[in-house]
Amino acid sequence: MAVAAKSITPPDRVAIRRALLSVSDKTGLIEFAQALAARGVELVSTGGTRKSLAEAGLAVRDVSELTGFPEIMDGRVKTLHPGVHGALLGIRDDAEHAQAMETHKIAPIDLLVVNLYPFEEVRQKGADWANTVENIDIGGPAMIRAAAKNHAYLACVTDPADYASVLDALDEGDGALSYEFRKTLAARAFARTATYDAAIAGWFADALDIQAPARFALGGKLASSMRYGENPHQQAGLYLTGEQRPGAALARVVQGKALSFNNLNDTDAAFELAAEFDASRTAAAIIVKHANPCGVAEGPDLLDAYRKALACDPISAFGGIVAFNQKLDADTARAVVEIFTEVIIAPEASDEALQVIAAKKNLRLLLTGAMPDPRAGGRVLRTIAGGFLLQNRDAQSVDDLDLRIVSRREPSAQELADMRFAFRVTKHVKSNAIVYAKNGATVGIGAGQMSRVDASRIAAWKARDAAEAAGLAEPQTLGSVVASDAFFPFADGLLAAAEAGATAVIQPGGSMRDEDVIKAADEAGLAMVFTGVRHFRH
Ligand SMILES: NC(=O)c1ncn([C@@H]2O[C@H](COP(=O)(O)O)[C@@H](O)[C@H]2O)c1NC=O
Repeated sequence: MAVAAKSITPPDRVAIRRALLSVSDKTGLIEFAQALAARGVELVSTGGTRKSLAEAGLAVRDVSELTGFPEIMDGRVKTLHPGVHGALLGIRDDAEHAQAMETHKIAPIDLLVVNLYPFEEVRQKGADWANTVENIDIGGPAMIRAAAKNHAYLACVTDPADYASVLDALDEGDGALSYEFRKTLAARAFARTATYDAAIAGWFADALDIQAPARFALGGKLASSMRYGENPHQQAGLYLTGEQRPGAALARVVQGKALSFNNLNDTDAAFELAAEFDASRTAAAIIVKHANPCGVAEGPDLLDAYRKALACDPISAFGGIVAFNQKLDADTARAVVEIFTEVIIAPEASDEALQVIAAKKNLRLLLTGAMPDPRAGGRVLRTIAGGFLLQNRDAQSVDDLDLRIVSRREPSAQELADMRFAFRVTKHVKSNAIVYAKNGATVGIGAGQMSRVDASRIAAWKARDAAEAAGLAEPQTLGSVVASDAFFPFADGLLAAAEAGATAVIQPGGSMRDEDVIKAADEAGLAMVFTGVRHFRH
């Protein structure tokens, strides 16, 4: 049953006379407390915070004076006391509450300043179980929730980044904080405890390998606001979850215009595909447009890979996002800046490459310091109306699959290498996805089609166009291999590939009509392998 509210009239202005400060992150604490003291605010504080303030010469009372109880159990219990919570939760203009405060000698607190034990940082560092658990703050969130609930009468600050605006508001209000401001701080406070608890719940779910938790919370901290979202009439921001996966969100932005929503989305798609190529074995270049690759290649070095990737679809590559899996060198950087490119992302860049790119002021360069592990787990989430879909990351690599040859003809070593390459790329192309590849480069990509046979035709058509533009006598699909992200339901898609000149096919298999498709492959003289694994991407 819901509890009933008392009728209260929140004062528009609350004069700030007493503040309780209890912070783990002591950034800006002394300056803030000095500024409060200078405005006549009485300071009350917990153990470590009090010590810092006293050492800075500030007059500060210990919270135990409010509770009449010492801090016990290594700080597990220091503010969990009616002397504190009554001061935070009491409805000032309610007779009963006022009476209770007087009876129990509870002095009101007007401003709560709390930031929490650094659970998120400790989790990121991978501390052991006991230390991670010990960094779950209990008293802090309890106080924040109490003060934020009672925003009608007090203000609650949970982030050192807000200290300056609190002081400004105090000055504007002549020592008082407005109701509107207190409400804004309360909203921030509950968002803080919610993201904190989301991190704790996430840690438990990961540690216990809970696959489909009964409840799932995702927390994020705003890292940057964008001018707009996917379209100019949408608002957007980038939020960091704490996941330490190298990539677009955590990269160092070396230079260039501010990243847009679409830039970040496309850069993520490009870099995740780049990570599929083991940097110790091969150099890879990826060009992405609208979250789909329009050219992918591997080679002995990045320049070779980039040139081959660009040749796949030079028209679409205009204004694209380029990702590399190795340190960017100057020659490759020179080749990239020859055409209009929105973003380059790479693990590192040489000094000379940085100079080359610096000449293009608007071009964004993102350096990640490392490549993400394509086999690492983790969850991916997509919202739908009324809910969200949660699943494990597609961490399957073609290198780990037992490829089954199902055709009469066995693929050659070159065909097999290209098939692996093409299937690797297909994983990162929107379904229905068809990828033609030859000599470690895509030569035709059909993405996001509603029918597989159309994806096959579009890929072949694009390859013909690219050949014509390059003045080649015949399209690169001749003698290529073709990969499909899911099985061919009918022989038609496969026959379209054979018509385009593909000599070998890699696909998951598993269709009711596999026999018909294998027969068609044999009749067309194609080599075909089944992966047993599908890579839908929507
Ligand atoms: N247990 C409690 O009663 C309690 N009350 C406040 N804290 C936290 O203790 C920290 C500050 O401690 P100190 O002032 O001793 O450095 C803050 O992060 C605050 O959120 C507590 N610690 C953990 O739960």
